Amino acid sequence: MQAAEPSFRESVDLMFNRAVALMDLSPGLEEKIRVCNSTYTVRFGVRLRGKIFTFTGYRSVHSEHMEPVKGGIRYALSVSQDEVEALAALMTYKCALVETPFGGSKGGLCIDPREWDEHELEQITRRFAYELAKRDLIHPAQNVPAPDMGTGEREMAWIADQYARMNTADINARACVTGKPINAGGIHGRVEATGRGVQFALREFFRHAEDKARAGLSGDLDGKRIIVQGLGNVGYHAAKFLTEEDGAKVTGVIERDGALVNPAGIPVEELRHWMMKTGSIRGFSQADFVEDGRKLLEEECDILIPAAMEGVITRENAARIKAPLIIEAANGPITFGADEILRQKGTVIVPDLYANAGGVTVSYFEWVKNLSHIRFGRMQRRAEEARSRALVEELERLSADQGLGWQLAPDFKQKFMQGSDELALVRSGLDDTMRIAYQSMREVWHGAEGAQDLRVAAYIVAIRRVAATYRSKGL
Ligand SMILES: NC(=O)c1ccc[n+]([C@@H]2O[C@H](COP(=O)([O-])OP(=O)(O)OC[C@H]3O[C@@H](n4cnc5c(N)ncnc54)[C@H](O)[C@@H]3O)[C@@H](O)[C@H]2O)c1
Repeated sequence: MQAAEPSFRESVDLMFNRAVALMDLSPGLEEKIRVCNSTYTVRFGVRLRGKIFTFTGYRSVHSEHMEPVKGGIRYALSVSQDEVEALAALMTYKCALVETPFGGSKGGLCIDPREWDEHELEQITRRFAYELAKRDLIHPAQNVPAPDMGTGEREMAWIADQYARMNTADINARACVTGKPINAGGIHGRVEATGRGVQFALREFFRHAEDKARAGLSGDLDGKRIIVQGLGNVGYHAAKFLTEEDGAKVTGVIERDGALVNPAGIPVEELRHWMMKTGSIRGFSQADFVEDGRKLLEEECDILIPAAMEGVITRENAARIKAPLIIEAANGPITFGADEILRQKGTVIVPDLYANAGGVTVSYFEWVKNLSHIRFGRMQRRAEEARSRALVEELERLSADQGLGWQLAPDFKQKFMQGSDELALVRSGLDDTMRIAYQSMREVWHGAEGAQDLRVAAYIVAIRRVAATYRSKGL
């Protein structure tokens, strides 16, 4: 009989243990880094539909080696202490890997958001935010949430507003949460940041022939067959960018209510519109519907992108997974047991702490923007514009002085003199971050440490950095 599958938090700890076995950490420090510092559980009542409903929520703080701590707030019925603690730990390692100066945290509310209308969700969210903010579990300098499964810009705007109402004298109130709409202090490019990061991660992977060869792949992303699970914020944006900009083909989409298959490629944008209109993937005319969605995880493809939730690839189905490359857009989609089976099969896994770090990276830019009270890159843009204007003027003066008659086409002149806008800066900052983090992970993967896979390499890089911060604090 097979041993029981470890819980999500146990899985993360086991992955951590694999990495520290290859490291030389001082006694005690290993345990200090691994454990979750605290988890706050709250139960609160909200009067709705003529009666009182009691909701249970959590905010877990895994590591405060850097503050504020950072991590999303999830709305789902699966939310539990174990889940938020696992997700908070992943946040610690993720932030260290992409060098965003945050500790790790995560929150969640046990709720199916589809069961409540917008007004009810606002009341519930504001009350939850109040409960967390009054204990500094939402705070620009201490704990900064962001969107996750089941939440988005709308919920973040309510949280920001609730915090601001409770802290009217806090000039940095907007920095208490990221992932806000632009008009509430958000940043261009945050909504799609996690999916964009998945695209940049894959592009970086495909730049290295040796890495591709380990997965038995070659060439670039053009024409590669992708199966994606979860066409929500992360899955949709990743699938959209990879098909529209890299020429990949989405041959399968797995959702809650089944799956869609089309070997010729599923039009992602049209499917998303269909889902928004009908609330389901059923009835979409440009692909075949399959009732048992999970079976599609096992279909032939080049790249599998689990982008829905944790624990979908387990000891039970791991041996049947055919994809040579899996990129964990979701947090923890592969259990520890499944990870072992896949490693033995030679499947290459781009781990969650790297693959979905685009969200926290751009959240960092948003937080910095809020604290600096200036549009991201505004000073840089002004400087760029002034420099190019001076160049154009110099060129025109030279031309006039020497009677050369040079004239810049007005269109070119205008483009040349325009500095980069916020979105362009966010995108290049994200691209840079994903490239640098991949390099640091890759060096360990191919280095002398004996890291057999990208996950253990990612953990080693992250743990080294967290350990260095603790050491510099005297621990
Ligand atoms: N939103 C972010 O910025 C962000 C950042 C980092 C990591 N993540 C991780 O990415 C994953 C998805 O988050 P999201 O923000 O895209 O959530 P989301 O709520 O926007 O989308 C999730 C999608 O998955 C689908 N889904 C849910 N359960 C499913 C199941 N059992 N089978 C198939 N499909 C299912 C939902 O219908 C939905 O379309 C989570 O693991 C989250 O922690 C999100």
